[in-house]
Amino acid sequence: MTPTVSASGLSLRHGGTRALDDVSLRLSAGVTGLLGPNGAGKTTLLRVLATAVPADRGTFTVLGHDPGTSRGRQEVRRRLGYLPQTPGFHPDFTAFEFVDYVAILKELTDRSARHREVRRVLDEVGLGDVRGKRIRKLSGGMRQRVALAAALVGDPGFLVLDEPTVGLDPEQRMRFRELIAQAGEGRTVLLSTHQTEDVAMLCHRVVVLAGGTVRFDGTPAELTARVAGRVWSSTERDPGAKAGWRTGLGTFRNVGDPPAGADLLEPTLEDGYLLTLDGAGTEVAA
Ligand SMILES: Nc1ncnc2c1ncn2[C@@H]1O[C@H](COP(=O)(O)OP(=O)(O)OP(=O)(O)O)[C@@H](O)[C@H]1O
Repeated sequence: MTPTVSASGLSLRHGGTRALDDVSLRLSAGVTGLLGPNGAGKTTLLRVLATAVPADRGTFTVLGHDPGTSRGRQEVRRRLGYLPQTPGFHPDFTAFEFVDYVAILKELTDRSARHREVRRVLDEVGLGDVRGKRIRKLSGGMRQRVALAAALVGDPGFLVLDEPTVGLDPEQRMRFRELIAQAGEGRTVLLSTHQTEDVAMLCHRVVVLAGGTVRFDGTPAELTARVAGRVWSSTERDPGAKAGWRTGLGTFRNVGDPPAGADLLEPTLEDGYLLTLDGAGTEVAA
């Protein structure tokens, strides 16, 4: 598939921490999941790609534009939708006012065209009926949808979502998943998440980041297949397992290097992720 976003050798230090260390990526249309433990560098990578912060080293292009020049940066920002971890709502704004405010920042200067666009994106996330409600009166799931609507203003070709489903109940998460899948039709979406289930269900591609470096880059099926033969069941926690826990069935699910004759289980994407992280520190000192 033709890459829409290409990054090469991105590195960024925060004081003594190498938040990103030589990260190279190619993204294409559809939803790519970005998994990693706390402090892995996910938010830093998203902020760099969203041109919110410059990398110390490395280059990238978004939809053919290079943000290394001020003209290129402007072109990238015109094609970008960004849902940050903390969207920074003004709680007294209505949903409409907030999205309209973002639309003004995105240079939609014609008032009636802008208002049409605000109504369109609020309808798209299913909030057309509550657009006049104050944000503080909305549920957590609805607030996240307001933030998604704001990110969708102007129909961006590259959508960056930083842990959008965190704190949502299963029903809201499911609703949000539908919206992300819809958003990924024909555009490039980079979704940072701790939810391996979201990745298994939504993403055509997954990148695992730890300690600022890429530990895996491939399809969810490839991440799962990595641990074929490395997940097994036992009646006691296997001392040789890298991770092991008692399941609701009363047996233990072990992940690691099984003993001979072990009762092997079908691996999940989460098993693949856990073993990929095995031994990977979350932070790398400079
Ligand atoms: N503004 C900052 N100043 C100093 N250190 C920072 C700053 N932002 C991030 N870091 C450090 O950089 C590293 C990467 O952080 P980042 O927030 O990108 O990780 P993350 O994968 O998004 O984590 P989480 O899942 O917890 O959101 C961490 O060690 C973090 O403490």
